[in-house]
Amino acid sequence: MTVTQLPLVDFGLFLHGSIDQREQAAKKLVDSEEDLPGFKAFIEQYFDLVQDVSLDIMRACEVGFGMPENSLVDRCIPAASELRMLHYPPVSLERLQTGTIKRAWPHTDFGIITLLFQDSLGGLEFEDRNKPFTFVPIIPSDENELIVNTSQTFQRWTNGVVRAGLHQVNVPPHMSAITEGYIPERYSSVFFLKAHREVSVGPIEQFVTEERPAIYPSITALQYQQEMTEILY
Ligand SMILES: O=C(O)CCC(=O)C(=O)O
Ligand SMILES: [Fe+2]
Repeated sequence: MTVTQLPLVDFGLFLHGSIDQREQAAKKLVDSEEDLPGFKAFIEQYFDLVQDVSLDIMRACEVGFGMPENSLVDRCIPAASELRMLHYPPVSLERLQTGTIKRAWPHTDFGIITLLFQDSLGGLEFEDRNKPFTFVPIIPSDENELIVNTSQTFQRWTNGVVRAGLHQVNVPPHMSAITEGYIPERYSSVFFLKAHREVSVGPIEQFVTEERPAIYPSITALQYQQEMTEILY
């Protein structure tokens, strides 16, 4: 397997780390052959593997939508995807109960799809679309379980036909009745499949009809990424 592009590795403390701290931590890990021999090679191989898996999912979506072969896949090459390795430090339940902090607030991701592994603690929750703003925990059953989440670019390409999944990271379900003490640290690995930077993230022709006119503008993936990064960070 060839390494085509150096992945972005965000190894920051999700709750307390500033953007600078996160970037420094990521750089340190990427450069740290001495401290963590083999880590960089492992991460690059892992990046290529999840990129390949996500392109297979794109191929399946092309078949599902009756789209010409490679019409989605070609929009993802060369890869502009991102890999994020997250560490959530232990956090006190009292602090969480104030309602001012959360492990991750409800959001949708802005790539095409997200491939996510969570550890055995759990905490990831998705919105139940039948009951807006109520969330259903994704109970970890197996550390090898891959969670696939649709994201904003897919919603835009399909002109709103496929909707991005709203999700958050909350107190793990088995601890929800506990009011004192700490919830343990948590790790997750999150891969965001992103479109090639020059590709439009506006609706693909097939999803635009007279009854369903384009509801999103045709801007490039790079412009969209920059807009979203400014809003979020
Ligand atoms: O840590 C998780 O399970 C979710 C992280 C997440 O939603 C994100 O990084 O966008
Ligand atoms: Fe997310």
